[in-house]
Amino acid sequence: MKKNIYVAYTGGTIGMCPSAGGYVPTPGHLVGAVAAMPEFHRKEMPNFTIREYSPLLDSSEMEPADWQRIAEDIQTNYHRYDGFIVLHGTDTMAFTASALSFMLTNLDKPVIVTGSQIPLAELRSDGQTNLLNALYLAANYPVAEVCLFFNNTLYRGNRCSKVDADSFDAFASPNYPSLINVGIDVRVNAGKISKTSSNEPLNVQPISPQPIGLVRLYPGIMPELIENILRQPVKALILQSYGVGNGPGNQQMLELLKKADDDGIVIVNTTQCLKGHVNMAGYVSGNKLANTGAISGQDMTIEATLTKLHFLLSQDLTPQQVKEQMLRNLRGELSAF
Ligand SMILES: NC(=O)C[C@H](N)C(=O)O
Repeated sequence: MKKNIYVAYTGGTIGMCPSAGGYVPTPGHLVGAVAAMPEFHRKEMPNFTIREYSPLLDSSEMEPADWQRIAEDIQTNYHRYDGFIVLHGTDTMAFTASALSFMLTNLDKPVIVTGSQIPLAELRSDGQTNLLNALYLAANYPVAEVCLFFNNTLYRGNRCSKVDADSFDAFASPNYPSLINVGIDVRVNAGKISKTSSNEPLNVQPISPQPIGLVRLYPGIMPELIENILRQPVKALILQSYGVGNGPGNQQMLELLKKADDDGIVIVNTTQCLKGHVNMAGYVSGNKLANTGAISGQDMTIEATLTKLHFLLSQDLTPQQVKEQMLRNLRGELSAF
């Protein structure tokens, strides 16, 4: 029996055409290009349906309402298909993959987010291999989680960041191994794949836009700047600190953070480093941040941290409950140390 895969086509370079102002999503273009490529219709390939969204978006336009729409689309079609592909621009692909991983509970079918760096219909496009392999994996290697496929690699979606603006090898999962590597053989990294078979129906946890501040520390950063970001209605602040979670011991800044924590603003200390995890106990300069009430972002990507905060702040939770959930591994987004 051939598998049936649902493709939610949201936009991105994969279906774009050149215009006077640069690449732009073009309705009908991708569907026509796929129909004209014989590889997609070989007998080894699954059946698939492409649902084109309107409007198609450059992913730099994506908002939480779009994450919600994609999640609900998957839920609506869940019982009719064996797997799901989300065709998406690369710019915010890691945010959407992370958001979907939190929003979709009791997932027991694959959801693979993919796209390309060069439009599918152009010479040397990476779109064909990305979409072809994503369809093939969704049908034959059903990983029951939200994944991201790019450059012959299947990643856990909430572990990814876009790390290269130019290369086909545009994504990395610095703190978690890839799930599958596609070469001459398809290499499944056994043990890394969660194959849950849940009897519970798929559930979509609604998500809404949340006022979240994001500050990257730099030498000489002024406390007034942080004070401004902490003004109402902010509910959480992500600090991108140095190394294992260190920051300057500026008393004014530490007092601002302490006051924000007392006021119920959730402060999450993440690292500017691409790889590794936060350990605020390592240095006095990290300890001072911990003493303000800031919690550790551990080894979460910035995309996972931000979308997890959206997910939790969209629920009826106290700041203390949000902190507890942030520290807990909900969907494989963080490692236990
Ligand atoms: N490669 C891409 O898809 C980039 C594009 N700007 C997007 O994110 O939609």
